[in-house]
Amino acid sequence: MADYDLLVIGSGPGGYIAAEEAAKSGLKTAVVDKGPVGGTCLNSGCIPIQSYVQNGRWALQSKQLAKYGLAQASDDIDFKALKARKDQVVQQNQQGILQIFKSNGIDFIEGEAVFVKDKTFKVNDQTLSAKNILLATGSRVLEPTIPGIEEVDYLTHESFFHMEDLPEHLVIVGASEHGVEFAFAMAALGVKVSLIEEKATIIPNQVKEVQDYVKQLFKKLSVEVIEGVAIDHLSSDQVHLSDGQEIGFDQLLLMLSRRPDLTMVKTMGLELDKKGTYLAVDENYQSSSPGIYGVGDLIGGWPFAHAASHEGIKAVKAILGQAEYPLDFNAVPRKMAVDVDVESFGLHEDQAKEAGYDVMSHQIPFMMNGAAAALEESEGFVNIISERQYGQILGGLVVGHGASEIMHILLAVYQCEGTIDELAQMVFAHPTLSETIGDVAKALVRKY
Ligand SMILES: Cc1cc2nc3c(=O)[nH]c(=O)nc-3n(C[C@H](O)[C@H](O)[C@H](O)COP(=O)(O)OP(=O)(O)OC[C@H]3O[C@@H](n4cnc5c(N)ncnc54)[C@H](O)[C@@H]3O)c2cc1C
Ligand SMILES: NC(=O)c1ccc[n+]([C@@H]2O[C@H](COP(=O)([O-])OP(=O)(O)OC[C@H]3O[C@@H](n4cnc5c(N)ncnc54)[C@H](O)[C@@H]3O)[C@@H](O)[C@H]2O)c1
Repeated sequence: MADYDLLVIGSGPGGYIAAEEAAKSGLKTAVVDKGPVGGTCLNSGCIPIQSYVQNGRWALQSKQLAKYGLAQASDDIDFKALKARKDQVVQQNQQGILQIFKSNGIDFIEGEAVFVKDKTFKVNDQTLSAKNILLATGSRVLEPTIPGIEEVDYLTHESFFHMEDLPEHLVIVGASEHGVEFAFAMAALGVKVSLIEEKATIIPNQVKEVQDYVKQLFKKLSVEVIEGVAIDHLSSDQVHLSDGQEIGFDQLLLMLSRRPDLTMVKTMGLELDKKGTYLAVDENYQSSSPGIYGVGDLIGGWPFAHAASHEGIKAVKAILGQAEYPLDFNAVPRKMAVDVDVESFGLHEDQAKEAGYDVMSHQIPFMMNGAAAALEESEGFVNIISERQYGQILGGLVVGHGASEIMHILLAVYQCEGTIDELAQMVFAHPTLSETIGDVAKALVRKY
């Protein structure tokens, strides 16, 4: 007889939320993890970088406050204290997850799950079997193939968070949203940062306005942005670029692509997606083997914690015989944090046109917003994309202070299949930043 109804491998946002859902629904559940509880998001992703971005924002704000005569700006940074705060935030969240396990009767087993056969795994010297398996093993940084890498004691987003002292000159290779967040967090504390991206522009998946916003910010923070140049090779303290430039560093941070480790999936004989990059699952998150499910970074889709968690819940619902619709790709919010938040969902204007919609798009800068002026937070804008026939909302982009919070107003209307007219009729309190959402909606209604 199986030991459990559900064995979850991986305690990241995909795994632990699924385990909670399963246990609350009466399934005897266990979670296995070989690393610290909470996975990438809690230990070396969303939470620690958010905490460091906040340090950067405080540093910039303290200079701003000093400008208005409210405080004394100081360039003295106690980085050990900032790291200690981050460690404390992480530990507090780890305790929270362990408490969820305890209060829901979930067994948590620390160790690497090694596939034995069928739905049986070995963890340390324990053999565990379950009626259902949920693989939530996430992704990891690809092994770099840059010539000379073996000579360099480089950092990844994991080892970066163990750093006790600020580097003098940090070179970051890879300028996706993540690379950009690390560059901001360090540059705002006064670290000299060089950011190298081999594609034509940094944050290649963002719209041009966001790319331009970040480039302008990095100019102010004296971040050296090097785009469209490949790395020829590395030496112990220099990056040698293909155009002959040599960039010295005392710390090198590689922010390259993350992909799932498919070793176990392959040993288990499970099918992969067409490109062979991710575990293939059906609309119920079930793999090619009945009773074995997969969620989160392991299966592709949006590589976000909230996507992993929702997929985990849906997989459990399927196990319970209460299958739901799969996650709506367009309803997953996407976040980047620099001095302000950059939050988006759904389609960009060009994507909406390509999809064949009669597109309306309107954008209003926060400069026009009274609350933003009073808060000295006039950076950024609200952009809403809708279609002309029914006023259906297709996407949104908010750049600005608190964007990651106020974006959820738009998302809620989208999720409830509300229209731009309904959004335009909503009463927003004054003075608030959210009023700009109402103003954009009114402008779109006038375009009908
Ligand atoms: C720098 C950075 C910043 C990010 N910022 C954000 C953000 O702001 N917002 C956001 O939503 N997302 C963010 N992400 C993405 C987010 O971290 C991931 O999408 C999310 O963690 C995926 O969850 P998961 O459960 O699929 O896997 P993970 O969180 O990676 O968890 C997988 C777990 O499985 C365990 N495991 C793997 N194999 C085994 C095995 N054989 N036995 C036992 N245990 C095993 C691992 O130890 C790990 O704990 C960020 C990522 C990075 C790298
Ligand atoms: N707000 C958002 O929309 C948001 C936030 C976070 C992540 N994401 C998305 O998540 C996905 C996954 O991101 P990821 O973290 O796996 O990484 P990724 O593949 O997007 O980023 C790695 C970056 O490093 C660059 N790079 C790789 N090798 C290089 C080299 N040798 N020299 C210089 N540059 C090099 C790549 O061109 C790329 O821009 C991406 O599609 C990203 O856009 C989106």
